Amino acid sequence: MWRKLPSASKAEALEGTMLAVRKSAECARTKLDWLESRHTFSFDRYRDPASMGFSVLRVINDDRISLGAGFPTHPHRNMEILTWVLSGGLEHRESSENGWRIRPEEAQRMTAGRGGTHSEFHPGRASRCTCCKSGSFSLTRASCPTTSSAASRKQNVGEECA
Ligand SMILES: O=C(Oc1cc(O)cc(O)c1C(=O)O)c1ccc(O)c(O)c1
Repeated sequence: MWRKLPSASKAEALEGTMLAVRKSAECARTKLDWLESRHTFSFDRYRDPASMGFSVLRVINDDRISLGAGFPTHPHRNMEILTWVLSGGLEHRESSENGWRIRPEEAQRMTAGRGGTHSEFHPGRASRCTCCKSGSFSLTRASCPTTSSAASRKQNVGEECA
């Protein structure tokens, strides 16, 4: 489904908008046997027409994922997705057959572009994975899907998820 993208002038018009702090514990919650998630904006079964995002930003979720569990393969298009793993780890696999682990204190940026699928699972051996997820509408449409990641700490080669 195509959605109308906010134009640059609309984004500029948001300058001076009042920002509200929404702490995770105060946000809507999804509790499943494998997932506990807090949603800043409407997500999945949580629907609040007054909270559908901010400018191009559509998703901010705070996820806690059980060992061996995760999000099965699903599609995205024209979205920019950021995953910031705080503890545990996530195994990210794409339709292009690329796949890698996002380790604690590592962030991943995915441009879904003209479309693709991905899955994300917590393969760790210790406790749950905690991560912060954000999704925003791309300002350019149908670009090439690309993914990259950045670590905020030095990592050892071959280091495993906790
Ligand atoms: O990023 C989006 O959804 C997700 C939210 C999560 O808490 C965990 C995830 O693994 C995902 C995901 O991988 O998709 C997202 C982004 C944009 C959009 O329109 C969505 O419906 C979901």
